Amino acid sequence: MTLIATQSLTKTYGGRVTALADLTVAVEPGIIGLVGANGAGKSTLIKILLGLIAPTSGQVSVLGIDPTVDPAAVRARVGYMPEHDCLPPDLSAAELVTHLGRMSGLPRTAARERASEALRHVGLYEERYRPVGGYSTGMKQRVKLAQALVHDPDLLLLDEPTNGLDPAGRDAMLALVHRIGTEFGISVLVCSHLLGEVERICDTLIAIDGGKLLRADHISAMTTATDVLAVEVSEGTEELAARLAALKLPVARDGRLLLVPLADDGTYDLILGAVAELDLPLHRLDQRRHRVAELFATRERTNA
Ligand SMILES: Nc1ncnc2c1ncn2[C@@H]1O[C@H](COP(=O)(O)OP(=O)(O)OP(=O)(O)O)[C@@H](O)[C@H]1O
Repeated sequence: MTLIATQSLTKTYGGRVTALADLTVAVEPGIIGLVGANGAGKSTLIKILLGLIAPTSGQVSVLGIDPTVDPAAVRARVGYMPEHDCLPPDLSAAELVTHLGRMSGLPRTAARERASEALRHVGLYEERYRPVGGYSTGMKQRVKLAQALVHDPDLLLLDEPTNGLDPAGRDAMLALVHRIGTEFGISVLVCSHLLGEVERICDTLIAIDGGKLLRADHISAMTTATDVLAVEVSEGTEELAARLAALKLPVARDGRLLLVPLADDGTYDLILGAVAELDLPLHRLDQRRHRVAELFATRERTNA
């Protein structure tokens, strides 16, 4: 089943600003990263997928439903975590998430139970009766995630979920999003201007720039293997570099990594032999893969 499909989707604001331009994309269920710089059109796309705003032209479908025709049916099956924070400070997380569960159509008792469960999933079970106004930024982000989960959706749309978090908070949020996508069987579209972040947790990536599609593909297809071997030893990097150079292997350095062009299978043997001879602790020996960012950089240079 196609999770999200758009066909020539275009959105202009006031006839002047083009936020999305002729965007055609189709993605399967899973964890999908939607990346693009600030102003690329990510939030506009999310709002169209939710049926909050109408496209200027083109078609869109979410879980097989057209949000321009039946936005309520889409919102019954989709959870949304907005980018900005508008949480009432005097309510507890339990009250707020229960209330939003009621607004999604859950009966009173079910809403209370589901709210507790959602708050437990995001790690706020203990603090759920404290007023949200006293929460840290990371906790507020998790309340927003819990309210998106409360009605047991099939798809989550998360707009910049790591916004305002410190590095440890970002890692924790990304791990949580990954767990939701893998263990709970809920598809997730996670929106970010940080490619490196979403690359870590997504199966599929949609990259947009200036409202246009740059690329949509499985991460694995974007990170094809290169013909360079990366070698890392826990200690003795200098010694190994010298030994490999003596074996006439052209060695380059990238931090702690030694990079050696892969001529044939013999290259592996030469490296393993040198490591064994010097009795060094081998940490890593593998074929280097392209990083997604490199592909976009190449493409930008090509287009320039
Ligand atoms: N209501 C609006 N009226 C006019 N222009 C708008 C409106 N909403 C968004 N835009 C413009 O549309 C373009 C795309 O904005 P959008 O918010 O979708 O991008 P984004 O990728 O989500 O960026 P950000 O991460 O900064 O939110 C931007 O140029 C923005 O200024």
